[in-house]
Amino acid sequence: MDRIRIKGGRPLEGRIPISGAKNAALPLMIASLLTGETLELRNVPRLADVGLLLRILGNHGVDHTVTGKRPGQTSETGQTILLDASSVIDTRAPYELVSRMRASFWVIAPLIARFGEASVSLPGGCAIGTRPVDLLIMALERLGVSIEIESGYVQAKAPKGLKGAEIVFPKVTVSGTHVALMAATLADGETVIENAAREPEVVDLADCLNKMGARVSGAGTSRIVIQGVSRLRGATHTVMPDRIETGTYAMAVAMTGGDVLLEGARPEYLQSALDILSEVGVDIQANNEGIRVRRNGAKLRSVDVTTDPFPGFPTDLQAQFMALMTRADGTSRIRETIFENRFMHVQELARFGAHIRLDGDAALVEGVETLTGAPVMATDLRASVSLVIAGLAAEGETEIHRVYHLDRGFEALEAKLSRCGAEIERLRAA
Ligand SMILES: CC(=O)N[C@H]1[C@@H](OP(=O)(O)OP(=O)(O)OC[C@H]2O[C@@H](n3ccc(=O)[nH]c3=O)[C@H](O)[C@@H]2O)O[C@H](CO)[C@@H](O)[C@@H]1O
Ligand SMILES: C=C(OP(=O)(O)O)C(=O)O
Repeated sequence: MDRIRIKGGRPLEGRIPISGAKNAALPLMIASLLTGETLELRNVPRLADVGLLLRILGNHGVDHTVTGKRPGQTSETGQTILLDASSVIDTRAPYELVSRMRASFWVIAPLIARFGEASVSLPGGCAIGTRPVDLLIMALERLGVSIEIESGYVQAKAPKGLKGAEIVFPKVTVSGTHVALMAATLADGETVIENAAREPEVVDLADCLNKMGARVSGAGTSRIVIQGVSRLRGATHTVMPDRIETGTYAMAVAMTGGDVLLEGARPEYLQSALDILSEVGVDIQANNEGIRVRRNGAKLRSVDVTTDPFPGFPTDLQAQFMALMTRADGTSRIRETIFENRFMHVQELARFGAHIRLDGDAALVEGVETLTGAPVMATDLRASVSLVIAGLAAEGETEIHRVYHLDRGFEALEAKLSRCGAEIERLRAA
């Protein structure tokens, strides 16, 4: 298995191009199943999750073409993928594929909406909590889908098509909102989603669906209204920039010091995290090229954080922020409210000499003067990048094992960081 080796202690200086968002690209690719015409997606990041989803879609009979680079694109700033679901032959999504990536379960929505049946294995994904799919099933049932769970598969049937309904989510769920939204586009009549997720990735999906002929309004608010249509057509859509990648590199610069322009980043997608970074003592300036992040040698201040659905502080930046707080002045209390088991990075950060104590759903991080490089193990996607952030600031050498987690969600990580002066390299498995 590949490893990543980092020699810490160098400030980051330069420019980092922000890739298309993994968490927007995945539902957009899945939405291609809603139409028999071609969906052209631009700025799709080159990531393991994208490759796996192409295989899953291919298994249903979706053809895809990856086109060459566009002018101005570098090898780490996106690809264009044409998806053609005109000849879907299989509405079954097997365990072998779905168990490897959580979002692949969402194919259930376009399959049931367009073909009236689907059989999808219960999902797997990052080990950050139990992550049930009860709310996704509730939403589909509200739309008239009959569901049975047999031998680990969700068997969905709606031979007469879907019927618009009111769907009230008892808690905010991104996956539930994506699934309800996609399914409702082809339902008969009006669907109202109450307490919908307001994440920018939901808005990106709704924008693309509208280009495909759907009638969705209110995305980005907690009430989304969908007027069902009988069919959707092909469209061209550009994937939004990745707000989690943006926040991750902003925290890396905060950690090492330096001056980096995050090219193409959009501040409105992560304002709560940028506000926290300002409180910590980082200089953040948005301009028409992106977001410039600077920190001189001044000590980082410790700040308390609680994760929340958008527009709150994202859970997907919690581990990275914890890495940053390991070197702040004082103690920071970081509370995780979205996933019950998202503290796997704590024991790995301790290997660098960090002082972190768990207290229920919170971690108390007492800043230390120096971190020391160590061998560490990536446990999930965002946890693994928190180890990269710690390694960049640690004295000496760090080696990160199980980097396949990183490859799920960070395009060209080593190239982007080393161009800004980091000493980071991938040691390929023999
Ligand atoms: C591919 C993708 O976009 N993944 C993101 C998505 O995950 P995902 O869409 O899986 O996260 P959700 O917003 O659905 O989950 C939020 C909470 O609701 C719970 N829940 C969810 C569905 C359900 O049927 N029942 C239930 O109880 C979950 O266990 C969790 O505690 O949003 C999360 C929250 O911003 C992010 O951390 C993930 O990176
Ligand atoms: C948790 C994540 O992904 P997934 O929902 O696919 O597990 C993530 O992107 O941080």
